[in-house]
Amino acid sequence: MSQLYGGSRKKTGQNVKVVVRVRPMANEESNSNQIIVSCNPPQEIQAKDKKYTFDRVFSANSSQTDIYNYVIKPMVNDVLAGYNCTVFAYGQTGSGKTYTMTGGDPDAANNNFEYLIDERSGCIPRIATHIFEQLGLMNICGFSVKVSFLELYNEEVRDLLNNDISTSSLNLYIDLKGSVYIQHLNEVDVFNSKDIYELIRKGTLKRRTASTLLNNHSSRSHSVFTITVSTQEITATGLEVLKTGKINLVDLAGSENIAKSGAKDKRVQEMANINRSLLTLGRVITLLAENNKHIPYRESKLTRILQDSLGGNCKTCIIGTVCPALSSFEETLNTLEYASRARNIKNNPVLNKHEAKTQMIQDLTNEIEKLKKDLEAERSRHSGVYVAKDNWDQLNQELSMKSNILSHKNSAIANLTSRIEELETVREIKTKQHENMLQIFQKTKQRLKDQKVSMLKQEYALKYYLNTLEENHNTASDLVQKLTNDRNVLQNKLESQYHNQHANEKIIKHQSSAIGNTINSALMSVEAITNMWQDYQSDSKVMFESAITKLNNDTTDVIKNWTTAVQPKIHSQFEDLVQTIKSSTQHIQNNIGNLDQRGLVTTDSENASSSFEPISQFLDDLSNKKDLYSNADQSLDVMIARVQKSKENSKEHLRKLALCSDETRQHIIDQEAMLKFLEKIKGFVKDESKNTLQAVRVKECVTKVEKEHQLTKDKLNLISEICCKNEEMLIEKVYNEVQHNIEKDFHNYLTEETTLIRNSQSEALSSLLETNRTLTNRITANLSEIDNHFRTIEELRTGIEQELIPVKRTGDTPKQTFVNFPKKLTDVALPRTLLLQKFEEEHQEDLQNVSIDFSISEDLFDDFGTEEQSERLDNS
Ligand SMILES: Nc1ncnc2c1ncn2[C@@H]1O[C@H](COP(=O)(O)OP(=O)(O)OP(=O)(O)O)[C@@H](O)[C@H]1O
Repeated sequence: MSQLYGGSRKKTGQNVKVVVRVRPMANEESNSNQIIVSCNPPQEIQAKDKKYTFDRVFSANSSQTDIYNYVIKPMVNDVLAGYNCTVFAYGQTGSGKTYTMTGGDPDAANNNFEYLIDERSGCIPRIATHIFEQLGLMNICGFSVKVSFLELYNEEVRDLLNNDISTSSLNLYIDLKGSVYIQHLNEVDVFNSKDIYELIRKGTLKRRTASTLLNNHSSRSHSVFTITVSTQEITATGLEVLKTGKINLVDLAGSENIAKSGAKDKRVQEMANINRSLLTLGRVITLLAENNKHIPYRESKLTRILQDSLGGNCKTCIIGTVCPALSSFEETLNTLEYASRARNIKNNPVLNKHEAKTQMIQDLTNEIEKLKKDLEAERSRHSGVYVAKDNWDQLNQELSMKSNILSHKNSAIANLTSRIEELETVREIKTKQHENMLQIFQKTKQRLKDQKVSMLKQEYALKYYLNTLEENHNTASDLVQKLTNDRNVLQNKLESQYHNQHANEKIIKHQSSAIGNTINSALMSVEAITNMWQDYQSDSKVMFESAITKLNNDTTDVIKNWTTAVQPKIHSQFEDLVQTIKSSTQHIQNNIGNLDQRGLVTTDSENASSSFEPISQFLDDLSNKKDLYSNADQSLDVMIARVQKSKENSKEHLRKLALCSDETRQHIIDQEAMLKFLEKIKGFVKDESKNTLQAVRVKECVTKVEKEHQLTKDKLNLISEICCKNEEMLIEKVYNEVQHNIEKDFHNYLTEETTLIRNSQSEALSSLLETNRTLTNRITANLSEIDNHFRTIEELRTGIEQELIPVKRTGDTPKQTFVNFPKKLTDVALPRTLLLQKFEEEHQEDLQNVSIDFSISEDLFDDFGTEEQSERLDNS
């Protein structure tokens, strides 16, 4: 039953990574040996019946790439991050340690072995390639890569990169931080992977080898190949960060026992030393695994060199190499035991990261100053300090080394100070230029701000106009689409019409000559009628002119006749009438005078009588001035006015006469009463003196009175009658009569004359009518002829219409639509000035807050480092 060694990890921190690699059987082994090691990947390995578990096991079939990818590749990132890492190969001679670490053939250093392309390349050349690849990808300001290569042979440290072969052993020291420091060890700056390959070759050549019985090319020394990588980067906050990481690639000497190796004399000493360091290493590992407080690092130089890597601040990996052959079983078992114990070692990796170079220098300077002061204090306190000679030498060595470092640092500081001064001068120049730049920058910024405002306005206007344009464009597109459709419809229609029209034109052309003839004859008829009308018009003119002339003559005769014959006749009639009125008035006057003589009229009667005087006067005047009224019209008007006046006067007289009449009536009443009295007397007389003379006289007297009374009565009645019919009888009657007579005369006269004129006119009209009738007959005849022509034309037209091809309806003609499409942009859009004004009003606050956001790169300032450039800047 196999036994399981190794076990689980218990402690905190980071465990040392342990892997085991089995090499293939060598030719000489395969004949007589049997394989006793088998792998159960990924973690188990079995040597005969013993099983071990590691972080990873690699069988004989595993490639160099497999080892590299698992063990080394992750460490490259750690190194670049600032960690110290160590990989060491441990195993018996010939188990493949050098093959794993360096790779290829042991003769590689002498031939053209190419690390870059050969699959046999080991971890060291591969890591060299990988580190430079990664550095190329990193975002860093700068880096440096240094390589050192040493061997530990017979407890002596030798520099494999030192050209002097006779160089004595290098001393080991521990620096202030407690790390091992190897005096005078070359650290060569390398700049690419090929530089490292070159150093591998160089170191390998120098490495001492001695043949043993077990391995012709067996290396009898331990070798340590160290790559140190420093990177410098600026963090996002502008801090300068320095990181330094290194990787130690350790190829240990073979771990076989002396007896088995067959070493003699000097070789025995070699083996003893080799084994002492390996034994110490074993003990250190065991004690570390057991978490012992005292670890004997100082017992061998190997453990002193690897102190950091074992339980220190490194990330460590151990590759145990084993032979699979039965003959190596014991060594294989030892290696596996050794490796298994190492799995329990815990390290505490520390990041080597410094924030600034200057800070580092300052720290070191402070530390030195402190130490100096401590030393002086110690010296002044005691007369002397007892120190063991070895320690004293070592202290002196360390002191001189530190002095050297200090002097180096001081010279570096001096250099830096002068450099700072130079830089200060440059900085001052640049500050001035920077100030100038800032002024220009401020002006430029202001200009840019103005430009930006202007641009914002332009952008606004542009957007606005673009929108307007787009709207117009859309409207136009719709219109174009609509118009295209309409145009197609109309075009179809037009084409159809064109065809029909073409056919119809043929028909019309054919018929047009017949219609032309007919129209010509109709036109001739119309011409004849026109001529006839012209003749008729000239004839009629002559006739009417002669008729009018005759009428004028006749009228002149009538007027002449009126003035000479009729008017005097009317005047005489009028005179008669006036005379009648006058005599009538006289008669009334006489009657009134009679009444007055008999005392029947009061004094008012006189007034009444005299009131007739104006009438008489007037009538006299009228009679006297009758010649003055030769002009009938005027005379009549004047006369009417005077008669009106007279009428008014008569009215007044009549009113007065009416007053007289009342008194006269009273007088009549009195006479009636007297008459009745007389009747009574008459009766009395009749009775008493019928036959007497007195009675006869009285009777005669009564009769006379009665007659007198009757006469008065009649006259009064006449007066009364005259008074009653005053208006009509006295004025209007007279006037109306005169007027009536005049009108009557004039009417008669006109009737006669008109009859004469009418007779003469009717003759002329009859002749005109006759001519007219003749003409009408002829015109009627012509019209009927024209009518016939038109009928013919109509018939022809109907014929054409029937023959004509009707225009077919080919769809609705598109309706006319009015689209308010602007011809110019300015018709629909705001003027630019108004638009910008609007924008300023709306975005007043935004425009005030316009900011220019840009920064000037420092490169620009670098460009203006010289005066010439500064001038260029000023000019610009
Ligand atoms: N994995 C491997 N594949 C092929 N060949 C190998 C492998 N490991 C070792 N060898 C070969 O075995 C031989 C011995 O290997 P190597 O010299 O590397 O052993 P070593 O452990 O370094 O010995 P020493 O302790 O004496 O230096 C070499 O010829 C080497 O090429």
